[in-house]
Amino acid sequence: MSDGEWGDESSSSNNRGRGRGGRGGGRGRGNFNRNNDFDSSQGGDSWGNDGNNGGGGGWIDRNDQGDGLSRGRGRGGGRGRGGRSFDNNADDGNGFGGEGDQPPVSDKPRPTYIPPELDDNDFNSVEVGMNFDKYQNIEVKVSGDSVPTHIESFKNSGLREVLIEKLEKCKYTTPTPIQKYAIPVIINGRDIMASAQTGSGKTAAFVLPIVHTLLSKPIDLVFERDYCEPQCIIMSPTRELAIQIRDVVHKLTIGTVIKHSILYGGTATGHQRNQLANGIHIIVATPGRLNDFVGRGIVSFKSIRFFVLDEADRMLDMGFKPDIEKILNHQTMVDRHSRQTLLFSATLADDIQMMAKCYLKPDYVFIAVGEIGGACKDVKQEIREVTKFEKKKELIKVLESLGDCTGTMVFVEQKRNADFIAAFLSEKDYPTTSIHGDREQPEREQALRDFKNNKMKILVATAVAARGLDIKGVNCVINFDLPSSIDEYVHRIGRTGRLGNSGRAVSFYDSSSDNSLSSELVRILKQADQEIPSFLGGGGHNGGYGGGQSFDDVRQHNNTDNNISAADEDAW
Ligand SMILES: Nc1ncnc2c1ncn2[C@@H]1O[C@H](COP(=O)(O)OP(=O)(O)OP(=O)(O)O)[C@@H](O)[C@H]1O
Repeated sequence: MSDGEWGDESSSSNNRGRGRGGRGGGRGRGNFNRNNDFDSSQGGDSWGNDGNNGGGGGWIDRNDQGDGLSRGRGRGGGRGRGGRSFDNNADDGNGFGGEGDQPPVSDKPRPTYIPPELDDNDFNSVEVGMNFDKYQNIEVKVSGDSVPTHIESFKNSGLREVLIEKLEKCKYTTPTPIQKYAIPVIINGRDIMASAQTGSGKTAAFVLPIVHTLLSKPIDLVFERDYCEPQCIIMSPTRELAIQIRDVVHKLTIGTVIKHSILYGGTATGHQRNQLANGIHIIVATPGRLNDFVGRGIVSFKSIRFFVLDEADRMLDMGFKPDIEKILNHQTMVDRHSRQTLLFSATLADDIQMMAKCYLKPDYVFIAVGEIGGACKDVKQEIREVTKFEKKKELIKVLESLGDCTGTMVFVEQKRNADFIAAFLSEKDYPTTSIHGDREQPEREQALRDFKNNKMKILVATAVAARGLDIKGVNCVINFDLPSSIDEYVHRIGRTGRLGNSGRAVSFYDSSSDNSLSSELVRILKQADQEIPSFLGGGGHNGGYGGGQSFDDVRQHNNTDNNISAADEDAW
């Protein structure tokens, strides 16, 4: 097959490949060792976590098909094309294997995992709960010049008919507040910084108007063999959230000309690369894997029309910031005036807003649904004072009190503790699985599937599952360990009580280690009208916003320190 044929594969009138002769020259990076699993504050995607950690979960999923799935389908051997020796299996640790002349620098096997095919008929998601109607009463603050008017219904939203049909299939009858405000803003070409509570439909709030725009104002796709110019990039801090966002994109684009793909670590790069071969409009990605594809010259940002940071505050914290800067400062990235930049999260502290605004056009629209960084009021929060020695006993007590513990997430801080607690619960005959960064990617995905379909009633997780995951039927979140940041607490407990459903969160507070969180916990409990235990010493707390939290758009603050010079801004 010639290069030109590769480029011409598209049959869509919209998708015109520009076949080009082979690009010679190797840009193999032989020494690209990345560490990480999204499990802590470290940023980056993982090229190197597979292969040596299997022991972590063997006891948990005795019937786990994860390994079988992945190893059985691994594709061996390289496929030399156009003078480049791409190894389909080449992945973590060694980058792509380059031209085959670079010896491996790691003993770790490269991931061969090819994720399962997408199911076109899976429109199953969290159903609207009885408190959904109360969403309409949540205060929404919008700032920015000439903000487009919000919509009241999907029917009158101006979204294309094909999308309205998809929404019906998804059983989305009424837009959530963030959707009412964000959809017209994005359709009208504006940038957005938006905060809305966990489980309130932020994903569709950006995916719908993006797909609408790509369909309404089509621009030819640019691609060729091993080269792709996506028109939209959606960034996620974790692989599982990336998969979930891709699933939403898939649901809303089935049968249209819009093509999407996903790039995330722990999977075979060859498979992902092949998916880009016919041109792609939307790439959902974790930062490390995207940067590696960009570094290889496979993905370029010349045609970017939308750049989205989901969980924007997480993407801009110390862990991921360098990766995001690398993307936004990349030589091929269009300037911010030539793209729409969309930032979403449930938590957007002032300092993050200050940093984030440099990425946006100065006239971006700021939307805050409810209190920024506030916990969802549909989650009944309980804080119990428990020493670390009593935690296991207390965990069993909580599970016993639940009766049926189906749909329980238990959060811990340490990866090894996740295995330890999952083993402990399994021994007590609670069907339990775990997800954390030391598990191989197929195991992680299998663990989530087992939890979603109730094969496993309990999921023990580290921070890797704290943000964004939308799992039907999560009834209770237990913080076996409290996280070190209050925003992380808000995200964790937001895995339950989604979309107007009631949820419950029980957190173990160990006064010897969790003191630093006490005043923030009091603030969050007060904001959500929850009972404040006396050991938190919160009686006299005024509940005011501290810790970098804000009710407002930072542009409205009078503090001159907040003013970033035009020169600084242009640096982005
Ligand atoms: N208008 C709607 N009507 C009914 N269901 C909806 C609507 N919008 C979104 N949903 C569903 O609501 C659930 C939560 O949506 P989503 O995961 O986008 O929330 P989120 O605000 O991004 O949460 P988080 O802050 O935890 O990431 C999903 O199951 C989604 O399918």
